[in-house]
Amino acid sequence: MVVGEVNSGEGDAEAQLPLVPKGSSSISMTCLCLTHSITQTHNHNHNLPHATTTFSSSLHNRNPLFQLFSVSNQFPLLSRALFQSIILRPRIRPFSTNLTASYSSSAFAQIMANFDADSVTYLTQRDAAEIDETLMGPLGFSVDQLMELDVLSVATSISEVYKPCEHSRVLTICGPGNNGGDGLVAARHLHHFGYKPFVCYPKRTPKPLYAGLVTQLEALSIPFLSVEELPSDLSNDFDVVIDAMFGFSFHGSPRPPFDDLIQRLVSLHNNNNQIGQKRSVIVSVDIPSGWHVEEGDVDGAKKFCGPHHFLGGRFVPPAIAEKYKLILPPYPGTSMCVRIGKPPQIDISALRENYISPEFLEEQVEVDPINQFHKWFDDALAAGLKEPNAMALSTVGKDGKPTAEAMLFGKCLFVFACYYCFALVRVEGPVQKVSDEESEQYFHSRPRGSQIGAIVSKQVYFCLTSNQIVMYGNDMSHEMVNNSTSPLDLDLEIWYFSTISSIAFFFPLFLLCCNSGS
Ligand SMILES: NC(=O)C1=CN([C@@H]2O[C@H](COP(=O)(O)OP(=O)(O)OC[C@H]3O[C@@H](n4cnc5c(N)ncnc54)[C@H](OP(=O)(O)O)[C@@H]3O)[C@@H](O)[C@H]2O)[C@@H](O)CC1
Repeated sequence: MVVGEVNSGEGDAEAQLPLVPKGSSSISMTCLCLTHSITQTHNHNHNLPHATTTFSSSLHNRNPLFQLFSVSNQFPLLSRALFQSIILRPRIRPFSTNLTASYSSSAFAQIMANFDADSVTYLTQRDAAEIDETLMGPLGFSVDQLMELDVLSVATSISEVYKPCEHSRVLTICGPGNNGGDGLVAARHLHHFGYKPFVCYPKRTPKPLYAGLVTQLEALSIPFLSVEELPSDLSNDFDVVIDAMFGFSFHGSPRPPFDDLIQRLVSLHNNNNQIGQKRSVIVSVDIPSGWHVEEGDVDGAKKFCGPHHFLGGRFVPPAIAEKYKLILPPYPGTSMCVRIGKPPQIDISALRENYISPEFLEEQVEVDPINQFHKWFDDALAAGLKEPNAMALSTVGKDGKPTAEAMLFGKCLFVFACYYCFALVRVEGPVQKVSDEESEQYFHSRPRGSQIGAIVSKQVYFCLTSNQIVMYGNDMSHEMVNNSTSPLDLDLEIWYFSTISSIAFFFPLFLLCCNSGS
């Protein structure tokens, strides 16, 4: 199972493919994953620069299907002949941060180090079909079982990348075959993960497996929408569109109503490329619908690059791995799938959280600050915050240098333990102000609310009341309407480390308890 994001291919003859290795020294993927459950998410702004291959296609951006995936191509089942020369500079990373103790990072590093980037070969469609037969024959698997296993990986990888709080509305477009069945299962899992799925399933299959999947969704009150009920611009109504129309059995040109549906995905992609337009992501299960499984988008350029690409198939039995000489990836912890390639680079300056909190007025403040603390702590617990007992302990040494450590507190704030399990990095060194231009640039890159917030929060030190703060904020927003405010006029400063005199990485493993005052 793979989730991949794709990026602009610009019609060149290059493909970037994290794929199935064969042989003694290559990247570890399973053919099974490729055959059954490659999921690809499209977010056209990102690159996956570490997985490249040459693909002997001189074809260019001619066909509408390519428009949909003009940003990439991805091939779950690759003919060895076509993809002999794949160069993978793989960095398979665990997609989950939930590394358990049972997972050895040194073993992972060892496996990664063993990759020979230049000699990756791949399974043929025939190999993959053979594996299917073995799984569902002598090895005793059933289609619905494989579907459940694969699609759990699809759903978990979607939820890893696109959190339900920001991408709740999910449209699953299901085709008539097993790929469509994957879509039905995905909708069910995503419902349980907190998403609001909608399903478009225009060509229903009467087989009991599919009828059962539909009944399960109906029992969860998941709406089924006809093609006619879908808006022409899907981006207004859906944050994620799961393309589960066709997988490896697609052939020829898409027939109605799927031709129209594929065109809507094309439009969605084109909208996504327009600046200022709301973006919806497309997630393809196995392959983008309309692609031939070995040839890809037959009239399109061959390029895959994107940061979200996951591989599933953790259930592959050793007999299969041995027979096909698969080097399976080190799956982290209990994860059913693993990220292939490097995650997207994040523009740190664009990270922002909209801090909307309940009102906090003077008259509501507890007289005893400890009680106030407990009240907030209870709220944090009730809100399900992760490790609300995390704290920073700052101390100043005899040399006057301050330090801060991340810790957990125990029964009360004054009993704390230094066994906080996340790494902590401490940087020391002289600081300097950034240039006026950089200051201006950064300040104006922030949303208006953040600009006002930065100015207002400076004033808080002068002990304004909450009403005064709000009024001040309003005044500021009027003042800043023409966007001419300069951070320099407001005495806001941005500093950077001119040199780093020391950098310390902490990974505390010991327990330290201190009592108040000691
Ligand atoms: N195999 C397994 O064990 C498992 C497979 N899994 C999943 O299943 C996927 C493969 O499933 P699949 O073989 O059912 O094929 P799939 O791609 O869904 O489409 C077949 C349907 O599409 C139709 N169709 C074809 N071309 C068309 C066109 N141009 N225009 C319109 N229709 C067209 C075709 O109709 P026909 O041409 O036969 O009339 C048929 O009805 C695989 O990629 C993976 O996602 C997992 O669930 C795990 C278990």
